[in-house]
Amino acid sequence: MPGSGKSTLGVLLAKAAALGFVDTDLLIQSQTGSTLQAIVDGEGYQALRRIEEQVLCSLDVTGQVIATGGSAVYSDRAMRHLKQNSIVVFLDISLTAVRQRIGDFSLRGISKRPDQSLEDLFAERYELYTRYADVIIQGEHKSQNQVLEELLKVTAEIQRDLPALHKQPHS
Ligand SMILES: Nc1ncnc2c1ncn2[C@@H]1O[C@H](COP(=O)(O)OP(=O)(O)O)[C@@H](O)[C@H]1O
Ligand SMILES: O=C(O)C1=C[C@@H](OP(=O)(O)O)[C@@H](O)[C@H](O)C1
Ligand SMILES: [Mg+2]
Repeated sequence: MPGSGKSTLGVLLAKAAALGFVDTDLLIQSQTGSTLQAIVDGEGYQALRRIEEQVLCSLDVTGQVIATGGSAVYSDRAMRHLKQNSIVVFLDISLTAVRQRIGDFSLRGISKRPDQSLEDLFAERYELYTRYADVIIQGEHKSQNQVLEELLKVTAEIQRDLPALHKQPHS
């Protein structure tokens, strides 16, 4: 969910594990020249989901931590693409924590039906997040460092079991 720490912890994980980092929200912004909020306001939440799907499906990277937007799970095609050669982590926090962390969500470019409450959105997505997750990490009641430690353990296991994932291209 937004506020679960994908972007914050993603970059910390990349630094600590000597990996690269991609935030697909920033790719969307640089490719469209618009903020996420402007896309939702101008073209609607479904347009943002379509653009997000395109950006995710054209990702072709190795040795990177990828922070997606919270709405990535609405595209089965995108999630299957990600799962082809990466491990998908669900940072699980409660609705209460989401509310505390994101504050005024009307400014956050959240991809939801205009009539949908945050509570409904949370329930709809929870099923999708668990469906696509390879690993679920409880992201609440822990410091960022504690969550980072858990992410590093998962990363070390991936690098041990799937060394090809960690290989950087050499020229
Ligand atoms: N234990 C924690 N883990 C991750 N983020 C935390 C934690 N505690 C507080 N935060 C705050 O929650 C916010 C997470 O935001 P962000 O990383 O942008 O999430 P996302 O990319 O999932 O929307 C940040 O402001 C971060 O400082
Ligand atoms: O959950 C969502 O609907 C969204 C979350 C945002 O990313 P974060 O999850 O990084 O905040 C961003 O992709 C977009 O504004 C839509
Ligand atoms: Mg983010």
